Amino acid sequence: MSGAHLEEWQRRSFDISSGSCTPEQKADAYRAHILSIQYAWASSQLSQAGAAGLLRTYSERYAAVLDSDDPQTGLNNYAESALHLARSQRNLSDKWESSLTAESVLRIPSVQRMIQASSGRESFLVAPADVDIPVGHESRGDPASAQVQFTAASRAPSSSEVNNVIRNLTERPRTSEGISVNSSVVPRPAVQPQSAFGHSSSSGPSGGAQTHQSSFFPSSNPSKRKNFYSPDKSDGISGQRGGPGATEPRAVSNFKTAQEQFIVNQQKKHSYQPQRGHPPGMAAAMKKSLGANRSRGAFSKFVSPIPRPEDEDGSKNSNPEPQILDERLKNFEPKIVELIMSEIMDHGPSVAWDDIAGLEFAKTTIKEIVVWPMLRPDIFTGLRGPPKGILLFGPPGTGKTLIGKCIACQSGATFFSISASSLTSKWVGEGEKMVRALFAIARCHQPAVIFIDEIDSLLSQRTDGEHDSSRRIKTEFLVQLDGAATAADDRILVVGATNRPQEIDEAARRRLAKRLYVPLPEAGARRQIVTNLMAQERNHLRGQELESVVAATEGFSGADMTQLCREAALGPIRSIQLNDIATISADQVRPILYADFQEALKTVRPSVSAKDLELYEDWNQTFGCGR
Ligand SMILES: Nc1ncnc2c1ncn2[C@@H]1O[C@H](COP(=O)(O)OP(=O)(O)OP(=O)(O)O)[C@@H](O)[C@H]1O
Ligand SMILES: [Mg+2]
Repeated sequence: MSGAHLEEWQRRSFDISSGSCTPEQKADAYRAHILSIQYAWASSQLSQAGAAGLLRTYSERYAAVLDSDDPQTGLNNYAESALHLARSQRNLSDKWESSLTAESVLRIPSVQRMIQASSGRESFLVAPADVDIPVGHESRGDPASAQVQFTAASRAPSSSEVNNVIRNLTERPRTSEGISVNSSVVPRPAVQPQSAFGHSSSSGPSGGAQTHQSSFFPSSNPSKRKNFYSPDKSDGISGQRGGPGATEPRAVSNFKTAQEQFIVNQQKKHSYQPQRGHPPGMAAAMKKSLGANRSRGAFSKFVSPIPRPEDEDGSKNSNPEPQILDERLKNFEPKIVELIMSEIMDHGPSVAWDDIAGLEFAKTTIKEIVVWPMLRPDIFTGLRGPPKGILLFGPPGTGKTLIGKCIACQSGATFFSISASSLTSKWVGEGEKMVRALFAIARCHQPAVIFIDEIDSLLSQRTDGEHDSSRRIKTEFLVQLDGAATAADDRILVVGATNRPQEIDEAARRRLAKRLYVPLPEAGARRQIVTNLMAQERNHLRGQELESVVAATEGFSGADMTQLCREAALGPIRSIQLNDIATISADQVRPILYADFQEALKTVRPSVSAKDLELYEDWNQTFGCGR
């Protein structure tokens, strides 16, 4: 040894033996001695035998300071030393990282016992034997646990000491993978200053420091560490930490990241994969779950339980779709075209002009602008060209729908009868398509009359709060009306009927240029209605009596008149004795008498009030085309 070294050595030896030295100073001095011995041996200043002897001596003394039960002479900071050792490992080998966290370490039973002991102070609960600190699992017997052994010193550290150490231990730079331990990489003990003990271990684990090291990285059961993070697998995760995609579930906490849980689930799943040799019960269970767990990824196509039109079409391969011969209709959905053809094109019973009582002005006008131009399009050209839109308005039950039906029968035109309410409700979302298709089909079947009953519900004034679909239908309808009105060659007449003309949008009103008032039937019309209806039944209604009925029904609508006649016709039936009803022949039923009308008039009232009537007349004055 050099002179300087020798001097230093002597100074330390004096310090140690002076008696005023604290255990910490002693430990430092012995550690320095050991380093000096190592250095001297490495630089061949000491023989191997001499170095070994000195190392043994000072290691024992150093261990005595560290492990002494006596708080006066011993350092008694095994925990600090041990945990310092653990902390150092992180710096000395980046490959090792403890999975201890501030929370998890406090849950370790031995640590809890230490804290208890230090708070009590009077007794040390931990035996001065090795203390096992399982890392990663609280159960000692669990093969998944790795154990860290510390040699218990005589004094238990205070809880604040433990906490400080823990804090130091856990305050480490975290990698992107978080705190994790690679089980396959066991930190080498051959690091300074412990390298001296590591080296000396070849001569036997006699030194206390050696106990530290060897017990910290137990070599007795390496498989424990190996299995640490991979309890399900015999060889664990053997790859190096940090490899791409390496997954290292956290050992300490029960918390699992989504990815970790996914892996666990996958493993479970695969461990229950149906094998060929599975018992039938399990096979059945699997089959069952197959149906229930039919996987649908987030991006897989939604399969509606309701058959869609395409599906229906697909399943109807044997029943081909209706052939649409007209080229102009090829852009429309065949279903809609078929619907319009079957439901909207009117196939009802024929109505003659004479069946409509009264309403001469309306009938004449309609004949003029509808029927004749349809019959003689060559004459009705240019300025004589028929209007493309008619609005029939008037109180309910006055024959507007009847007129529509009559137009259909008498004009020889293809008649499309559509209720606006059905457009808006029946084909929700398809309304505007329907309107477009309707006009297209009508164009294909000219001359055509499109009769829209209750047109007010379709073309009522547009409001902000109205539903989008009805607004779209309305707009589409106005567009189509315009198209029909401007295409001079088209012989399409739109007839709208409403009993609420004041609600019709002004744009629609303009397009329905001929607005005809269909008023309540006058006396002549009422007489005709009664006559027409009575002609079908046996009656004894004399002329005078008929006039009395007509006079008594002022303000009745055509529908009310019909209702009155129906009621009167029930009179003879009501006069039959209840017992005879089952047996009486039709001839024996007595004819309808004036008395029956008088009786009926007691129950049938006019449905249109005088006030309502005023409104219609006002509107007729303002917008009507009547004289
Ligand atoms: N002028 C009329 N001539 C003969 N019958 C009529 C006449 N007006 C109404 N009726 C009778 O009343 C019934 C109802 O008539 P219609 O359906 O045409 O009334 P409307 O004007 O369309 O009523 P709403 O405005 O309520 O739709 C007809 O079936 C018919 O029996
Ligand atoms: Mg009607």
